[in-house]
Amino acid sequence: EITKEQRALIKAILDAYNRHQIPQDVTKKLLQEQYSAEENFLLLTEVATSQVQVLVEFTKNIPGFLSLDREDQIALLKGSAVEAMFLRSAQVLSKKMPSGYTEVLEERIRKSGMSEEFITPMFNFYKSIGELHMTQEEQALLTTITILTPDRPYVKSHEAVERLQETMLDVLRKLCVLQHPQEPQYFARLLGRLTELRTLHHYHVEMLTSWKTNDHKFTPLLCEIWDVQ
Ligand SMILES: CC(C)c1onc(-c2c(Cl)cccc2Cl)c1COc1ccc(-c2ccc3c(C(=O)O)csc3c2)cc1
Repeated sequence: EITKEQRALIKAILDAYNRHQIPQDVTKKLLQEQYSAEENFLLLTEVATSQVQVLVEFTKNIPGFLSLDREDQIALLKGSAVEAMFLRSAQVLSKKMPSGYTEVLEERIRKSGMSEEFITPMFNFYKSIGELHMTQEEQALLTTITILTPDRPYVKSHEAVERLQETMLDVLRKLCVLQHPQEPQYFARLLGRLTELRTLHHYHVEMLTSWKTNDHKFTPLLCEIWDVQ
């Protein structure tokens, strides 16, 4: 059964997840500006930069995160940013929320100068997330579990991060049993998405390189978090 502490944990994470969103004045540009590969890339860069700032604020609200070693906190954020952004953009693209951004975001990503070899796996992932019909709690917890992945580069206190991640995995497992009683494999399917995220993360490194070779500029925050330039 889900304990009282675990209920409090779910509430804290869901509140933080919903409280921290990209400001409307940033996302609504996706609806207004004209379509060209350059414009699409610029808009996506702006949205990604804003999303990283939102992600940092969300992460600071994960119970236990701020008691981790400071350098480990940075290592976890750098290591998980791309995966967390895949999850967040998946929520928009999998028609989860009547956000009105689905079509324009898909169009701008498809036409942002990235090569076809990344588009296919990326939209396969978006489709597979859409088919899961995740609840808000599951979205927030899966993002938290991705952030608390102990084997990111340069993480020193592996055990401390693992303990935190296990706490979240335990809650998610119980939540899946409760919210998807007719799908005993649902929790396993969610974890399978995390494996898919790792693959996309590797693709993403190559995406950045190909954008770089075509002289695309990123913001200082993205350069820092993705070790670009
Ligand atoms: C630098 C840039 C070119 C880039 O490089 N790799 C990726 C990138 C791509 Cl192309 C796909 C997946 C992950 C990454 Cl990092 C990106 C763009 O990253 C994005 C990050 C976040 C959103 C995103 C989030 C929330 C929302 C919401 C909402 O919450 O209401 C409404 S609209 C929207 C849009 C889109 C794109």
